[in-house]
Amino acid sequence: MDSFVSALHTDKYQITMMYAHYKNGTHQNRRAFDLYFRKLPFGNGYVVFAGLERVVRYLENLRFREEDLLYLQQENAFEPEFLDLLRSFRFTGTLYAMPEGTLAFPGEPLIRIEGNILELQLIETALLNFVGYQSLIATKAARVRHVAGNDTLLEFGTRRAQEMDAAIWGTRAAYLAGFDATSNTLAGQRFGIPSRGTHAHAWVQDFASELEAFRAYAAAFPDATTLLVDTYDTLKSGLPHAIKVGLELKRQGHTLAGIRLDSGDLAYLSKQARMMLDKAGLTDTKITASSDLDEFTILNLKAQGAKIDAWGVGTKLITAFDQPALGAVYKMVARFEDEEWVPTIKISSNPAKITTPGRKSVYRIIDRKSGKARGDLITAVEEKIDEGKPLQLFDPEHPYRRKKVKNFQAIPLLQPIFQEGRIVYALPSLREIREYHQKQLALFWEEYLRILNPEVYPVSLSHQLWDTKQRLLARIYDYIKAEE
Ligand SMILES: Nc1ncnc2c1ncn2[C@@H]1O[C@H](COP(=O)(O)OP(=O)(O)OP(=O)(O)O)[C@@H](O)[C@H]1O
Ligand SMILES: O=P(O)(O)OC[C@H]1O[C@H](OP(=O)(O)OP(=O)(O)O)[C@H](O)[C@@H]1O
Ligand SMILES: O=C(O)c1cccnc1
Repeated sequence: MDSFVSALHTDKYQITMMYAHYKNGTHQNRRAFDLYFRKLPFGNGYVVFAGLERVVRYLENLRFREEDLLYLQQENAFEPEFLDLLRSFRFTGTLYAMPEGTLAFPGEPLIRIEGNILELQLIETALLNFVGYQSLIATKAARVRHVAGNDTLLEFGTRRAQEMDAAIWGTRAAYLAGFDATSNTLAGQRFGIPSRGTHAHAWVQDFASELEAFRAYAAAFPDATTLLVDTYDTLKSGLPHAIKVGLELKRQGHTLAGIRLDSGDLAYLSKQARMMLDKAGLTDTKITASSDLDEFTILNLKAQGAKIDAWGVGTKLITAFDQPALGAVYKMVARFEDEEWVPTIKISSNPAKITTPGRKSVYRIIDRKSGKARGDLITAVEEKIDEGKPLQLFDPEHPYRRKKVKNFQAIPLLQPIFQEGRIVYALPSLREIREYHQKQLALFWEEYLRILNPEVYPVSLSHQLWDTKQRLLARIYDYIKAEE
């Protein structure tokens, strides 16, 4: 698979910071960063983490080629020794991540990464780029799946996507979060996603009559034809012609696979279409709908009793139409000094933007009786959870809101992916990721999963982390006061 990503796929300030670190003699300093998001998109109750495979391939292949170095040399007055350093650049860091398909929540590290600052600065932009987009599309797709129940979901967005990479990786994200197939054949080839499709209006327009067009298509694919019935008049022309061809196929021992509705009142038309098809004995012919669909229109159409078996969803999925960015961030959380990790904090006037210091683990606390998640707990890496003792969870924004959990299992969410540059993780297949995602969903009560006004899932900080955060905050405020 072509997964090369240029080392120059970054922001210029990463390169200039790398140079300044080199000049300062600090480029080998060991640091830790967290990648996380602060706010849930689409008013959803969770995010579906995606993008890890792309991150892994990128880090494995990360090199500066001679033309990259030449470009940097032409653009900047960098010392040749710095360019030599880049020439031998390899990713040598340690990376932990949630598996793709994991349900994630604000403030939780999706990725924790440790390594020298030179490498960690370079990769920030690409990691945010991959994870932000793919997680956003996976989350949107999960919302569509939630309302579609067991109906077939087809990803149709490539023509409206923000260019090729977005189409390909967005399709993969949609598939891992529950779509059944895609119209994009390149994504089909690269990722083994089933590819599916119908035909366009142009096919019908190309013939002297709609009937002739339908017959010709059915002749080419007698067992896999879905006829688009709205080119001229859905009920007066498209359906009668489709039924005629369907009956001809039936006489030849084949089945008309489906019809597709692409305009008009999809509820009314699908009910009429179902009646007409059934009356003709074409009960196995499925109805596909497309036309600016998203989770809200699908939910509404189902509430209207629409007889639609498969939904083609394009623009609004692949462009994350109602929220085009996840707003993920990548923040330094610890410095390695005098043989130990020292937590670091970033202050903001907006309390939500104050970082949580230190290297962290994330646990999903599962109630052993119900098998459902009670909440997540973020701890310092060195903390151990004793499942034999009651665990106190509290809301870090409202610490007085607390609950005690007993008889639980604590599942660590961050898995080792790279150890000092060496990959230690067997990337799961896309099918395994899909299955894992479904199992993740099954851990949550429906209140957290509904698409409108879901309950806020509790994410707690350990006492140790909370104390560290308060201590660092106090220290910084004292320092600022002393400077005044
Ligand atoms: N019964 C329905 N209830 C709610 N929304 C519907 C219903 N039927 C269709 N829609 C949605 O309404 C919108 C209709 O879009 P619009 O009127 O622009 O075009 P259209 O009917 O698809 O025709 P064309 O594509 O030719 O412009 C689409 O988003 C479609 O999904
Ligand atoms: O509406 P979306 O969710 O993006 O789904 C994909 C759309 O792409 C095709 O339209 P086409 O490019 O033929 O244009 P159209 O809007 O005129 O149907 C298809 O007929 C769908 O309408
Ligand atoms: O196969 C289809 O029907 C299709 C594919 C892409 C976009 N719209 C429709």
